[in-house]
Amino acid sequence: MVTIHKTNIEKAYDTARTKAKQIHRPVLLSIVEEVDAVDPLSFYYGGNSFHGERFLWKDRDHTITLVGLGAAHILSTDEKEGRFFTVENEWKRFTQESVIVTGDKWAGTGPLLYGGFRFDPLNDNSEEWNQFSTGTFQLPMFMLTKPEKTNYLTMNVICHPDEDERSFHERIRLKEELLANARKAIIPERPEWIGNRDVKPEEWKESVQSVVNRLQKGEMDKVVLARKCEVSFNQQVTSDFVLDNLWKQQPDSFVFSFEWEGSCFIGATPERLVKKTGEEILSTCLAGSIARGNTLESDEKLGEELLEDEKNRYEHHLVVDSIRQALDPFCDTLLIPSTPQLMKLKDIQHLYTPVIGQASENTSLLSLVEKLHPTPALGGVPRDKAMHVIRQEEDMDRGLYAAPIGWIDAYGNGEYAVALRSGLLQGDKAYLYAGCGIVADSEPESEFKETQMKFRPMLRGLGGTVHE
Ligand SMILES: C=C(O[C@@H]1C=C(C(=O)O)C=C[C@H]1O)C(=O)O
Repeated sequence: MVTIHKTNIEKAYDTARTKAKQIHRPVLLSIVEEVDAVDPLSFYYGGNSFHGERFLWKDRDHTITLVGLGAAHILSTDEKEGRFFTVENEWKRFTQESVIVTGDKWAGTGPLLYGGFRFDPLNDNSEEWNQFSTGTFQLPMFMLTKPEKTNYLTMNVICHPDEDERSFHERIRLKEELLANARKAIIPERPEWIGNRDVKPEEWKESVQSVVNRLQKGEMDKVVLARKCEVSFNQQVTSDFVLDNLWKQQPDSFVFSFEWEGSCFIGATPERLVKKTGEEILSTCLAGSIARGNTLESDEKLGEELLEDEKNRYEHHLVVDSIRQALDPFCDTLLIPSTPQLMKLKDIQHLYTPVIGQASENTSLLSLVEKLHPTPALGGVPRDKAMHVIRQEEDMDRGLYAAPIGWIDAYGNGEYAVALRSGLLQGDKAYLYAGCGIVADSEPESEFKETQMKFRPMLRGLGGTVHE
């Protein structure tokens, strides 16, 4: 990797082109500049000419927003085993040969890979998820990075050995156009909501009962079962208006979108899988749920009930244990509080234990993703057995739901969330997914109600009426 401190971009372009000629392979040129304040949603809408190749990411701590337009490069794998390492190695190789023009190695700027790993590479019941590989990622052509108040614009160009200079100048012109578009007020079009329906609700409750029976026999400790809900519209649904809603309605969640081959995976999840900045690691244990109350008093009462509920504490404890075991070998220090706290979201409250660690040298972000996914918050305990039961009992493919989605930059920083409270927009349909942890004393009817609560953020985000 060559990092050039802010310089003449023409000179950087020549450096990249010369290198491509020398190594007989295309070279990535990544140019980062600080720009005047840009509204991320306007940048996304204004990049509509890249419709189908856009993404947005906002973290739940409000420390970073990313918007990507266009795909300069695609990195995907269909491997079932070793997919995390394949992506990691390919990304390292690709960025090692790059030329980066920047003021500093700001996290989330320059070359950055955005995308996700499907929840279960062994599930071949593909349905609506056909176009996604077991790992599907893109390097954007243009990317806005907003860490708090600063605004950076990255332009990624793949320079071929026989590159024509005119296409480079065309890219620079396009970048200016995109920045100008972002200053125009665009109101996203809203399709008309036709209706929503639960997919096979009774079968799902039967599955919960059959898993409870097995848990009671001691076959396993916990299995997370998910189900699907389908929403219909009068015309094609685009991500623009859904993002606009989620952004306003879910300030304390990760808000994300990932347009890919005619579909868009989108959601607002409260759950971080892992974040790595330098050597600092953050992760989250999130499991155990209860409704929000209508008054402050009833809400606090429900919160107390959750904190003291044995079943929920047990579900939560399994997650904490497993995350500790996964991270411990990779950390010099690991801080996990001994009791959970409450995470209160618009529609639901959860038991929550934050995790902070200091990674030992040479620990990569994707190796942590590999160790953590799927945590018992989405899979179960023991992991392999639970995954097997999920394949048997869930009559669907989770695709990217409950899967790691996020980004990694060329310096090894990045963050992956667990893609909950999410759905796939496809044609005039949206497919939503929600699940819950099943333990030996779970009851199908109350688990069903819990999934109904978990559908709410997306139903509201899609413009549906949600009874508060
Ligand atoms: C599976 C979901 O949520 C997960 C399951 C939870 C639970 O069982 O209490 C809580 C938070 C998430 O870890 C979902 O939202 O679909």
